[in-house]
Amino acid sequence: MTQPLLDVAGVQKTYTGSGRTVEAVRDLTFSVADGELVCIVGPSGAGKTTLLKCIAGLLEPTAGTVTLAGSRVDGPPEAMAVVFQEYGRSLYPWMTVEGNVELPLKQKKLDKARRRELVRDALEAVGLADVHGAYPWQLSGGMQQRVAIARAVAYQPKVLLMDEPFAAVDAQTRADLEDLIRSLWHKLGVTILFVTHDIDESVYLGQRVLVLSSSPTVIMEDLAIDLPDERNQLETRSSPRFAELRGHVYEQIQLAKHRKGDQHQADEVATGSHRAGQPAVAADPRP
Ligand SMILES: Nc1ncnc2c1ncn2[C@@H]1O[C@H](COP(=O)(O)OP(=O)(O)OP(=O)(O)O)[C@@H](O)[C@H]1O
Repeated sequence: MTQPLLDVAGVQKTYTGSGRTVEAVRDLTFSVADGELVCIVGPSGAGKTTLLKCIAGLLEPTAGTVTLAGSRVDGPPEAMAVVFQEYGRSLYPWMTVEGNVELPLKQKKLDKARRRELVRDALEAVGLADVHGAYPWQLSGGMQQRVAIARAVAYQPKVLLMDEPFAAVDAQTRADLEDLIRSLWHKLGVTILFVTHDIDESVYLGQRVLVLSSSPTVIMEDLAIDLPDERNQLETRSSPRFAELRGHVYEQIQLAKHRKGDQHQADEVATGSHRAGQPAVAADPRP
């Protein structure tokens, strides 16, 4: 078997401080192959952002490891880029669109001509070539999020991490941005880990959906999304298989809201199964 590009092994994160201890993530193990598009969905407060920050090297896990292309992550790796929900806070208002997209490239020690080329290509890829000289505050929310995506794309990451990137935009813009992500993924071959609390969005976008339990968090299910690769907001979302898959994830999330990681682990011990939705395997397979 080929080595996965991203490997998350036994990640646990407990926040301590101000006399409070919160075990946000209990025990998360999964891997992502090169070129995959995986969505992570879970109830509010399930530790999705905590997990993404651990993967991005922005937060140190209390236990467990994150490995990217065989190297342990212990700080932000050059091969990763993150797009956050709050585009308003992630763009510099005093810099033009072009300036914002170019900024992280300056760390890469590329010459000016190459930087300009990457900025131009990224803005073209997200459909913003004609506003390169505008300031973020002159653009709509959806356009600002496109700038944030262009900035991540220009950086040419191997893995693109996205933390509820479309939560703050209207439904129509959100649909357009979802299609933009699928088309960038096809065009660039980048590996994407996309966190969302929106069940429909996770099924529409993903090749796989990881369903998280309530905090302290474990993976309740690792579900393959067997929809055709060519997705379309109208046809895909109205197909019977889409309805089945979203219904299944919805049920899991309802269970997840009431089932914390410790409960799930107790169930695993009882049934010997490792993933919800799969047939339970006897703990001791001997006859
Ligand atoms: N810096 C912190 N210090 C202490 N506790 C924290 C910190 N950040 C997050 N938490 C706690 O960890 C748990 C998980 O939070 P996290 O933001 O990772 O969840 P989430 O799934 O991303 O939530 P949402 O979907 O609401 O954005 C919550 O109980 C939260 O209060």
